[in-house]
Amino acid sequence: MLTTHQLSYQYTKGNTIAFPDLSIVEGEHFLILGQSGCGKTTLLHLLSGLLRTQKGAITIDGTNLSELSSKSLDTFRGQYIGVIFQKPHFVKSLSVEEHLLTAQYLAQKPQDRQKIKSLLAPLNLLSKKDKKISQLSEGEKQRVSVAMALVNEPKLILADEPTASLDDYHAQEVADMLEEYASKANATLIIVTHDQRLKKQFPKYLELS
Ligand SMILES: Nc1ncnc2c1ncn2[C@@H]1O[C@H](COP(=O)(O)OP(=O)(O)OP(=O)(O)O)[C@@H](O)[C@H]1O
Repeated sequence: MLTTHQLSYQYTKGNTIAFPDLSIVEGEHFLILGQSGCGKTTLLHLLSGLLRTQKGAITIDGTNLSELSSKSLDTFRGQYIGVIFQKPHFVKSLSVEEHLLTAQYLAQKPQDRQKIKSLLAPLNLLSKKDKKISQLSEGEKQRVSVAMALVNEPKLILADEPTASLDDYHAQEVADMLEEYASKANATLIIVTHDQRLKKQFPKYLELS
């Protein structure tokens, strides 16, 4: 489903960050662990095409990301990939539901309020549906970003520290929700994190150094 080959990245004036080769099969749930600064977010941004590949190759479902134009890459991401960002971007004046409706609209999917409700309920956010983002706690915002990533039913979910800002209870809830969604949809799930709590739940993992 997803493979990388000799992938590395260098920010302007930065050191080259080299990544081990990945080979992740469809439907797999995979954890990539590593300390702060080792390159987890960089890897996730490369895998989602938000950063262009400089060296090496990333293939997702037979598509080599380097061969796509920027526009095709955006379309590819919209159709196949749900990204949960470490620092989600929201429009403070929009409600939770409006964010999800916008995500559906941008992916050219039907705006489906029922689907939104069914996503928000297990994330404990149904009562916050009409609240503006500025009225939510950090943990609630994190869970909204999970809902935004899942609302278009991606076949590949890439999550950057989805549990880092959450207490044990909510971290478990978000991890369970991601696994449950991925299992039901036979989606591939890749989580990058420094959160060692997740290790016990994900037998397949790789530690970056
Ligand atoms: N835009 C940038 N320009 C220059 N260097 C950067 C940039 N973004 C990240 N870096 C550097 O690249 C390295 C990897 O950063 P990255 O954010 O991928 O690490 P990380 O493992 O996700 O860290 P954290 O767990 O703290 O979020 C770090 O040394 C960081 O300082």
